[in-house]
Amino acid sequence: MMIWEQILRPISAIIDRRAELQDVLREMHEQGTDIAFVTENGNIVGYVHTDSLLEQLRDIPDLQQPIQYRKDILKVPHLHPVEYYHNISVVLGMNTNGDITGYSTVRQARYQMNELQLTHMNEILNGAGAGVVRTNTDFEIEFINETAENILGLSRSFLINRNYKKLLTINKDINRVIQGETLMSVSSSINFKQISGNFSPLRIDGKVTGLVHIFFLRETFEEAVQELEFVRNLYSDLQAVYASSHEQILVVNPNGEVMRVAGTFLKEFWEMKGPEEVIGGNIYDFENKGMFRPNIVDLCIKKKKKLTMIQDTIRGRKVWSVATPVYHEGKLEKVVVLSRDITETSRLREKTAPTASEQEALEQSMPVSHTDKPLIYRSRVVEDLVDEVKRVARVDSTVLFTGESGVGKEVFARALHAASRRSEQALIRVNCGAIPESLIESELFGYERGAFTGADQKGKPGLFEMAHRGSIFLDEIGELSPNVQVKLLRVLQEKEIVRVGGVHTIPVDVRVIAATNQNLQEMIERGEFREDLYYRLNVIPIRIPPLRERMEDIFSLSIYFLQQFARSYQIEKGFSPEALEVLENYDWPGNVRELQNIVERLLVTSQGEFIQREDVLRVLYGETGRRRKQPMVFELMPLKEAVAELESQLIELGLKKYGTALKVSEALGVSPATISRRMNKRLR
Ligand SMILES: Nc1ncnc2c1ncn2[C@@H]1O[C@H](COP(=O)(O)OP(=O)(O)OP(=O)(O)O)[C@@H](O)[C@H]1O
Repeated sequence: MMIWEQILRPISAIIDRRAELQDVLREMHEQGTDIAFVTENGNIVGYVHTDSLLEQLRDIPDLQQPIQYRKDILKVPHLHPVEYYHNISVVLGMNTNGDITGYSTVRQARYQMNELQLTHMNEILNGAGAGVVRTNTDFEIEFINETAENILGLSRSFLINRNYKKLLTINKDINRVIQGETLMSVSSSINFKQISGNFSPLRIDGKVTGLVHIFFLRETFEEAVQELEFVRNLYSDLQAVYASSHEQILVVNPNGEVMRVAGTFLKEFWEMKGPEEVIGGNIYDFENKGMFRPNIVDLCIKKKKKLTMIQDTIRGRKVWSVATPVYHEGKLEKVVVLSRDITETSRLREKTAPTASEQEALEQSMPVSHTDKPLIYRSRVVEDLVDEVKRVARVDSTVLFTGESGVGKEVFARALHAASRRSEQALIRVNCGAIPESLIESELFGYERGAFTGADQKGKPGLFEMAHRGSIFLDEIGELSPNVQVKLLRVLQEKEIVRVGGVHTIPVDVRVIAATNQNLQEMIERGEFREDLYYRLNVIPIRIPPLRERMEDIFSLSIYFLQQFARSYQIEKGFSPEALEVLENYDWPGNVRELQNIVERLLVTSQGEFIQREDVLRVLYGETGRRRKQPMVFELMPLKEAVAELESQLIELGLKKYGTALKVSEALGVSPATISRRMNKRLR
């Protein structure tokens, strides 16, 4: 913006209103000015300009005539912006005291404004690094800016009036520009400088009067393009990473408006087809429609901190979410929410809670955990297994679950029972390895009154009888002695039992589910397991894969266990995404049971509201983690003996520390059956 003060000129010639023409001419001549101001009683009342003087001189006989002066004059505060007024040719500037500080003709003002604008325009173009050349229709250079001089390495004085067409090396016909065409992104060179830019016709009053070439040095231009390309690639890479992640990334502004949705679009969360329907919508409206609960964005904004929680969706899904507020210069800019669907995709979960009768039977049976054990998973492999279990649940065939220790065979067995028509009846779990051999037969099949010394006088039904109409889960089936194997085979074939010491057969309607982490076929080869029994059990074999073969489950299981433990310890804590990442990438040799133990330890030992990556690293790999002290051996002994010795020392240590075999088994990462078997061996 330009103000009057910047362009005012000093007043040099002043004459009285009564002065004659000759006085005016003399004064103007002496002051070397083309304008004289006319005063009356000290006030400026008009002006005389050389143009008007000449007109006056043309019509008068001599110079002793009174002057004729013009009055189209206006006083303005000299700090005001320059503007034009109707019917005014001269402006007088005045300061705050009302004193006249100078004058300007409107014509001069216009000229100076144009000059200033041109200077600004030039500054802008120079600042933008753009070279500008203007030519007339004969391609003679009329204007060149500073940047063009620098880019081309040629001075303005050299270039002005030269033929631009002759200087340029270009494979486009620039005559087309003079005919009115614009040529965009044209590469050319001058003085060995590679440039790239646009040629546009220059039009004045609709007529082409020349051309304007706006250009950049090509390498600068290419650098910029490359940078753009880089960002574009980065963006598409990120999109690809997001798309292949299991997470939905939601960006919401502080008003609750959804700005972006990336990664996996959780349809079950929104009940909408695609992200387009969500973007631009308001998170509070979605909440009001009941799409999810609670509104983590709202809570994050209110609490001004990172939050993690499980959200329930309109479709009954469970979604784990972390909301992080993002600040810019102290002001909340957005909230980024990372979400993952952690719902186990089957309805088995609801059904796996033990029924009243099952609970009762369980309490009577051998050491079993009475807790509800839902089947948590996200992986495709387990999803397929669950489908298989559901199909198999419809028939009564015997199922043999195999898989490493701690993979969840028992959880699957429970799910199978719960999905079967027998779910209202008992599921009796028998840990074949945990019952002393002398007792297993009577435990399984019961005994008659007086069957053996110490036996209950009334006799007692066995676990098979208790499982009548329900299911029996024979865990660690490989631990059965050959004697009991024969008896079991008979039950499977005849569907009846004979109590120990009894003679009558008792029919039982039981669905048999067995499990083992041993290789039964190898046991058959070694003569430790009956082949005929194996075929009876192996009607429907289902292998439960170890966690390392279904890493997608780790996430959901970790969240689930944390929730469970948090409830029982009454500690509120969440996982940071980085912590979960470490858990997901760990090779879990002890499978789900080990993961469960680690999560418990993390909850109890970590500080702060979130379990951080460092906590997980410490627990998994640190001093207190897996890298335990190596056992020391000081003398040579047969390997078998050494192993047995180490085992029994470990068990002893464990028993001292925990007291129960169940807890020791967890600490040592083996099944309780293994512990009791070893204990029995030592007692023998
Ligand atoms: N999919 C799962 N969802 C929830 N919890 C699970 C799952 N799989 C395993 N667990 C938990 O992990 C622990 C070990 O599982 P489970 O006892 O079923 O394994 P297993 O294969 O029968 O082990 P073992 O061979 O040692 O008897 C249990 O506490 C169980 O509740």
